[in-house]
Amino acid sequence: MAVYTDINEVELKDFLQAYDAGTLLSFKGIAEGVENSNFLLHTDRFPLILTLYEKRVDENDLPFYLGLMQHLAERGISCPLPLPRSDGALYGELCGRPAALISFLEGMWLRKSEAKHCRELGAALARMHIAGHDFDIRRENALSLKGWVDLWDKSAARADEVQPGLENEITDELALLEDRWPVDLPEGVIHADLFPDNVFFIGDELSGLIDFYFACNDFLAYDLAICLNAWCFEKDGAFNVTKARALIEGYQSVRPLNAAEIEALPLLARGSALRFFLTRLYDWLTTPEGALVVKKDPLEYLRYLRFHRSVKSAGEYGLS
Ligand SMILES: Nc1ncnc2c1ncn2[C@@H]1O[C@H](COP(=O)(O)OP(=O)(O)OP(=O)(O)O)[C@@H](O)[C@H]1O
Ligand SMILES: N[C@@H](CCO)C(=O)O
Repeated sequence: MAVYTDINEVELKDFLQAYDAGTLLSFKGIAEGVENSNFLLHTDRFPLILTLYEKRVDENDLPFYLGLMQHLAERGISCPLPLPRSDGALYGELCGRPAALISFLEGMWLRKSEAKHCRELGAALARMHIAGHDFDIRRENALSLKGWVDLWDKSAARADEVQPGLENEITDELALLEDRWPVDLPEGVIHADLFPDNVFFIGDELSGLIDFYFACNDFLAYDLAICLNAWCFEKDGAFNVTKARALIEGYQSVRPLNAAEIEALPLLARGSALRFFLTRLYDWLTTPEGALVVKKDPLEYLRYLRFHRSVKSAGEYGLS
């Protein structure tokens, strides 16, 4: 459940006065998501999503996230468009939180995806990468190597509570990734959290991408590696090479990978698996019992990490 901050009608109507959004008819909290508080609003003009930014979103980053959505939407990427306030600002404050209104996107996320959806996803990801190339605000990836080390420093001492032997295994993995992490792959704006629940479909057609609150500048192929993990493992933990091939082919149909990106893919997939393992582990160890949010399983990503460790080349992801 992701409504950390509750709002009432009086506060909301007051907040809406700064916008040209019509008269509020109804609003309700959205249960999905784990990071921010989201509400669906209906006015007499249009439906809107209201987001109150919670702990992981730094207010200084909001011009990047909201400006990026505006930039991408203007270039034909189907993603939420922030509604500006009458003073031109893209966000305001509600209940002591930074808060923004963004357009409502039609569609649903897929509970069960197939290879054809992965192909669409790959193409949409590549289109997003291309559309982002002239976005002029930069945001370093706070959840790359340095961020991983910081998270690990906070979790390592208790990691063996989750699975015996983890402390040594992850310490070694981090050392290896620090040693071998690529330095010169093509970079640009990446989504960095393009999980199935952030991709909407209408029927089999991809209708939009949401949740740009981890977006940053990093290696473009790292975004693809994040999708390999989030989309290409089955519930029983098996890697689905057909989905992986479709994802990568879809991507390459729009933006071909260069040889260095292809070679780096297994390592990038390890890094991506470690990144989600570490944020999940940290949340697992620090979220109080009884909190309303559903904690995500860090061990799922440990299994993905171990899989990629055994991969010798990107050919094992279906690349010919
Ligand atoms: N622009 C939008 N149009 C339609 N629905 C939306 C939109 N933005 C968010 N939602 C709804 O709100 C839910 C949560 O949104 P979002 O994924 O941005 O939240 P979050 O807390 O940042 O979650 P996450 O755990 O994925 O980081 C989505 O699954 C979707 O149902
Ligand atoms: N997509 C993330 C959570 C939200 O950022 C995960 O599955 O760990």
